[in-house]
Amino acid sequence: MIDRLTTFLSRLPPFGGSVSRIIVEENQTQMFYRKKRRYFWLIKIWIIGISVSVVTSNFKNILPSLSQRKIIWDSQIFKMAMLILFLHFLLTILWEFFHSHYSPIEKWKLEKLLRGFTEESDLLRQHDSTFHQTKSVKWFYFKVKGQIKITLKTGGHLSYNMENDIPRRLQGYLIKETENDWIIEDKYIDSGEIVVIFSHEPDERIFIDDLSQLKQSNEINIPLTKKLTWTTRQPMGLVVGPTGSGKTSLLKALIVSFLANNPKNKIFTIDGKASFLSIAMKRVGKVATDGQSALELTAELCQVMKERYAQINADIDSEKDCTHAELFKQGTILLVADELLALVGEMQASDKLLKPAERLYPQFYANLMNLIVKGRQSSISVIVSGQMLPASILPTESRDSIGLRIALGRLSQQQAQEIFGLGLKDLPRGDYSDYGGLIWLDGLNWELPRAFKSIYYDDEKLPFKKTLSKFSGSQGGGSPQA
Ligand SMILES: Nc1ncnc2c1ncn2[C@@H]1O[C@H](COP(=O)(O)OP(=O)(O)OP(=O)(O)O)[C@@H](O)[C@H]1O
Repeated sequence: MIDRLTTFLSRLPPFGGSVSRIIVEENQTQMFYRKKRRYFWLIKIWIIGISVSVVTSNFKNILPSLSQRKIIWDSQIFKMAMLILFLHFLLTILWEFFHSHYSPIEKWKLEKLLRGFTEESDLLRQHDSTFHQTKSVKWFYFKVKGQIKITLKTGGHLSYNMENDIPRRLQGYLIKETENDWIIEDKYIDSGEIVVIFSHEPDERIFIDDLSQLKQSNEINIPLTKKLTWTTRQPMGLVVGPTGSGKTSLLKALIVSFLANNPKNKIFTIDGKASFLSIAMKRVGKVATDGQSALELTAELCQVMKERYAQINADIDSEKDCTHAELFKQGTILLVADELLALVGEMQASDKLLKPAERLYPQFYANLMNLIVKGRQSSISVIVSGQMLPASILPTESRDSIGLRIALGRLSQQQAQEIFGLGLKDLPRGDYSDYGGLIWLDGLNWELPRAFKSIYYDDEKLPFKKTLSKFSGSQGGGSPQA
């Protein structure tokens, strides 16, 4: 009884982030029958109550009515009762409307929807073959900052497959019943508890056309879409896509955003094709376009990484597990390695003429892996980009350290496996038109990569080279410091 009362009260506040609860233990027909009986009893009580009140209040009018041979009666109580009946009727209609599928109050609407879903997907009877019947399920839901978190406590009776399928089914049901967008932002299943976080707003691409809009931040903090942000949680990145898919434009957007983040941030570039990027990037930092200079650049960064680690670990008693940027506020260093395949091809060809100890590629490879695997705490990030990145260039072990992975354009089976470690048929459908693709961000509890629309970089309003020159004027470029 107390449980029922508290769950009822939890659903009363129409707004705010308080958690509402529903216990579903009967189906809609049973509920309808119970409601009908309740209304029937209420009407019965009302009729008896009003009759008794009218008769008692008019008792004194019986004799005058008889003597004057006309009905004299006091209609005050009757009018009052009709008014109460009317108000009750109005409130009932409003209550039903605000708890229906058409309700403008989402929290109230959800009550009906979740009950409907429980019944439509037969949750009260779907069960593991060893159990005969699930007696009840509990729903918890709350809405905060445009997101709706819905938790289903199944009581552990649902089969494993059914539990896994609930988020998809619930999404389908909500879309069917409300005709709104219901986007699954996150979901997880944990010991008899299924949590799905929905929003109604599809993610949207962002535009970069004005430096003043860009974020400032001590560590990496770069919006990728309206909802997704590249942060220090995923310091290493991978951008892959065929010619014309928009890799360079995305790199431009990331580079400009990175420089805008913090005037102390520094960028170093390796461009295997010595293309536009290498020429532009000379304005803000060192650029390598051949094997020897790429090796020197990575060696220099490995040295900086070593020095930064020495600084971080100088206080041996410190309990803090912070990044260099957090501790020393000297900014982040970003290494952009574009078209690695071309560079590695060239290095391997010239290596054939050298003695094993002098070969460039093994040393370059060791440096790059070192930076990718150990760079995070020393606030050194790496973004690798190219049309293809076979395992010979970027081995599978290092890919596990790459928390930001973006594939632009349509993927082949092999690329799907290389970039996301999944088969093509297991990936969600991306919208590949208009510089779109798929994205994976580590540390966000995602089960699968998501559809992604690349940042739109407006070259006319923000010419890349000119913009870099502005940054170099304010920062000075130059060598990285520990
Ligand atoms: N995110 C974007 N914002 C604005 N324009 C874009 C974007 N992506 C692609 N474009 C347009 O498409 C053209 C090709 O894109 P881009 O050069 O970035 O592709 P790419 O994948 O780097 O190609 P390649 O491998 O041949 O260098 C650009 O010149 C630009 O006009």
